[in-house]
Amino acid sequence: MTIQKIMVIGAGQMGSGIAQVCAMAGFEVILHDLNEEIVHKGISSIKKQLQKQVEKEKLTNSEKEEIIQRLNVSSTLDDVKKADLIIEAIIEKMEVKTSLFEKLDQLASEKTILATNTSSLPITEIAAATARPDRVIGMHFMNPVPVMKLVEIIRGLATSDEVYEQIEAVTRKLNKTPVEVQDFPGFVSNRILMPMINEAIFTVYEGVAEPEAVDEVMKLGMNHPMGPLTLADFIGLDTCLYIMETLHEGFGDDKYRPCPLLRKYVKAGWLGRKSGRGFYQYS
Ligand SMILES: CC(=O)CC(=O)SCCNC(=O)CCNC(=O)[C@H](O)C(C)(C)COP(=O)(O)OP(=O)(O)OC[C@H]1O[C@@H](n2cnc3c(N)ncnc32)[C@H](O)[C@@H]1OP(=O)(O)O
Ligand SMILES: NC(=O)C1=CN([C@@H]2O[C@H](COP(=O)(O)OP(=O)(O)OC[C@H]3O[C@@H](n4cnc5c(N)ncnc54)[C@H](OP(=O)(O)O)[C@@H]3O)[C@@H](O)[C@H]2O)C=CC1
Repeated sequence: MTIQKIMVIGAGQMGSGIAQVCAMAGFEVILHDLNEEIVHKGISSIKKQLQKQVEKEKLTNSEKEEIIQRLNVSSTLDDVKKADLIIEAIIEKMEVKTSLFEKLDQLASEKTILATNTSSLPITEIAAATARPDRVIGMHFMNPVPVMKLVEIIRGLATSDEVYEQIEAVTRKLNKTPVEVQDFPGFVSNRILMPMINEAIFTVYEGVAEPEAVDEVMKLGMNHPMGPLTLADFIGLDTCLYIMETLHEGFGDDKYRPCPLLRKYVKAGWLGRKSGRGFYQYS
């Protein structure tokens, strides 16, 4: 099967970025979210990104228009019938993902590959919600998607070699570098990154330093492009908390306990950049 049409489910920051790079690589794209308003917001942020590239002379105006032509909006899950590959990028909650995958399995053609952009949840468990675990795979993009080169590819226990190879080929077509990792909580990226972010939050919680100081130390001292608290706000504090909970539960080790301050911020609705407030204020 040749993959031509990709449906992206979830038009938040990751879903919009994934839809953008897929359309830029020549795929026909359908972008879906529960809420049509969010899809239109996603499309307008993609258009802004493309316009910036035109201004920087990295794209011509006509290339930009062709990319936009390849982007279609959807507010009905029935559209999965048209897709060869589905990339799910909704909230990082197992019960929400498995309920969606059950529906996708019923609606999509039997050849369609179901990929998830989960940042930490077990692929095998998501796959087990379907009757096609051999055609389910993890395709973990990094944020911001148009900029970051990595895609972690995670096989579930039953993922077929054919599906792995197709996803590796799509990743290369997107001009990204695939890295294969095994299905363990947080994979490689978030098993290493998120405990560092959580520890940075503990240093604020314990009064060791202000957020600005923690970020300066890691930027100037370790040459990180963003300090860990700026990065946490950028990723989304809800997503950071869900990832820490997955690590904590998955390994049963208290070294992964989420910092109480992280929980408090999420309960307050301080989700970082996307809600306007996190460790810093935006607007
Ligand atoms: C949680 C998970 O499951 C996994 C994850 O994704 S963890 C998060 C991984 N990501 C990171 O660690 C990002 C760390 N930060 C960085 O690498 C950099 O700060 C950054 C790339 C985001 C911005 O880089 P910068 O040099 O500070 O800023 P800037 O010069 O404005 O941007 C560099 C380029 O990125 C582009 N860019 C920046 N932010 C962007 C965004 N949100 N969307 C698209 N493009 C963006 C800019 O347009 C610019 O492009 P050109 O080179 O074409 O001009
Ligand atoms: N943020 C990051 O840096 C990274 C995140 N990821 C992963 O990507 C996924 C999405 O994260 P991100 O884009 O940051 O999150 P966002 O909160 O920005 O976007 C999630 C979107 O999914 C929508 N949504 C929720 N449930 C459903 C559903 N059942 N059907 C359709 N759409 C739904 C949400 O709508 P509403 O707001 O109305 O609920 C929202 O628009 C998560 O699994 C996350 O772990 C992976 C790599 C990096």
